[in-house]
Amino acid sequence: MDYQAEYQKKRTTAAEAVKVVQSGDWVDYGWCTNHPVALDRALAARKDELTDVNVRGGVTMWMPEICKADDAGEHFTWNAWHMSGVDRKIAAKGMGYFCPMRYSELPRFYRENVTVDVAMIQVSPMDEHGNFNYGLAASHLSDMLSVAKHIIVEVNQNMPWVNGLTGSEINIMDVDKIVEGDNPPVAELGAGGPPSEVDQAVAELIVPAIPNGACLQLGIGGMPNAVGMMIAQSDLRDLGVHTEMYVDAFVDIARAGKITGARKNLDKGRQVYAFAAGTKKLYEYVNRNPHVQAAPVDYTNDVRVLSQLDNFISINNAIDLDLFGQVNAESAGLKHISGTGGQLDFVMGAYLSNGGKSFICMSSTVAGKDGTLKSRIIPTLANGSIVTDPRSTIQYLVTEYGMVDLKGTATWQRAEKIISVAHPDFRDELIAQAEQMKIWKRSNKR
Ligand SMILES: CC(=O)SCCNC(=O)CCNC(=O)[C@H](O)C(C)(C)COP(=O)(O)OP(=O)(O)OC[C@H]1O[C@@H](n2cnc3c(N)ncnc32)[C@H](O)[C@@H]1OP(=O)(O)O
Ligand SMILES: CCCC(=O)O
Repeated sequence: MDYQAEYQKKRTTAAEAVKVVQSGDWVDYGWCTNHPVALDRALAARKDELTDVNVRGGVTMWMPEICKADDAGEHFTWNAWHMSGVDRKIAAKGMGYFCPMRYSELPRFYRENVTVDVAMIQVSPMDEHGNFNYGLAASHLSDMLSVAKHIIVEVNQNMPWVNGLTGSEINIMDVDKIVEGDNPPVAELGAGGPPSEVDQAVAELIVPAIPNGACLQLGIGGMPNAVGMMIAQSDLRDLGVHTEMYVDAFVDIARAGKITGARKNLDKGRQVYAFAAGTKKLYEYVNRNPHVQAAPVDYTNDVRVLSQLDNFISINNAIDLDLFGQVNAESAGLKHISGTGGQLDFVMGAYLSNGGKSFICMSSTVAGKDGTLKSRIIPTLANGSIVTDPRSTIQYLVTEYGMVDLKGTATWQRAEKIISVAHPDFRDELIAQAEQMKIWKRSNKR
């Protein structure tokens, strides 16, 4: 096969390529750093010819052009598998919606449940075998493309080329059109600055509970990344990585010489992840790095896989938590913030692993819009808040005031443990509420 001849045959402009989109179509932008740029711009330029076009994406790193016009929502609907700050802005505009999912199930949704009329994603340049690498995400992209009626790839020379266990590239023979974009820098997700005092206090509780040889997962958000940075400065050694999202902290831990992957029961020596987002440091590190492997999310997040990895350590963040131990990591009442993502799978998977532990960590308080402090530990979740992890699944809860293991506890015991790590200013009120809820015993704290 003469791949170069095939390339020239399929190469076209963004404006030509997006002509395939019709009113009523479902269009997929892929995920996170794979969202198209030139193709998005060209699709936005066709706005007035189109109505009822549904576009799917998620963990959106920049405002899509199709969402910018004042009347954009009359032409396009944005559907996010996981919401970032940008997705929240699109939702606030009235044209964006969240699609609930356990991220591990997403490839199957494509195989069984959803229609893809047109898929358009950024990829790295074609190699000598005719393959375009998905770059920073294996995730669900192979399954998404396998059902797409029409596939357009947008080549970006800045997209890293990442080794994959499987599901990390598409061959030119399966592509309909190729567009060479303007090669924008790959969007960066800031690492969130140095750890705060609260982050440090939380990390000081978690890090000693991690054994040498542990296999790590760090969740999305500032605090897990900060804990990861503290792991990089710890005495831990021989660590492994099996995670959904690869973030800057893993690069710090690896560069500190702490990751060998030698004790991993699966994919020994390899750092395995579903998608990556971080800074240039991360993008340079993963590029053609044989120690790093992208893999489909129905592998990375599958509890059956996690259960085979000994000493699996999962560290995730939450919005708030109630006295029953229900974890909300995705909304503030009716305001949708992020998504379940992989959190529930990792909480359950870590518990199934020999020696595994799952940590839900959060600051004990958060400042409201008016600056007043409110407790993240609350009697019951707010009306409309989502239960990301049912109370039956949570293991360790960590705030800057302590770490408690909630497994095996009666309602009164867990209320006592949960309140013991709440901010001291809120404990009396929480106890009063627990009494009213009939989950407090005299033998507790007063
Ligand atoms: C990635 C893996 O490997 S899989 C497992 C990990 N996946 C998950 O844990 C999924 C769910 N978790 C998450 O999405 C994140 O960890 C979060 C949302 C809980 C925290 O992420 P962060 O980026 O640190 O959150 P941050 O503090 O910036 O807050 C995000 C938004 O929520 C709002 N928020 C946070 N806490 C609260 C609260 N208690 N009440 C009201 N709003 C809140 C913030 O104001 C902010 O809103 P805005 O940007 O629209 O103003
Ligand atoms: C899906 C994005 C990251 C997460 O699991 O929360």
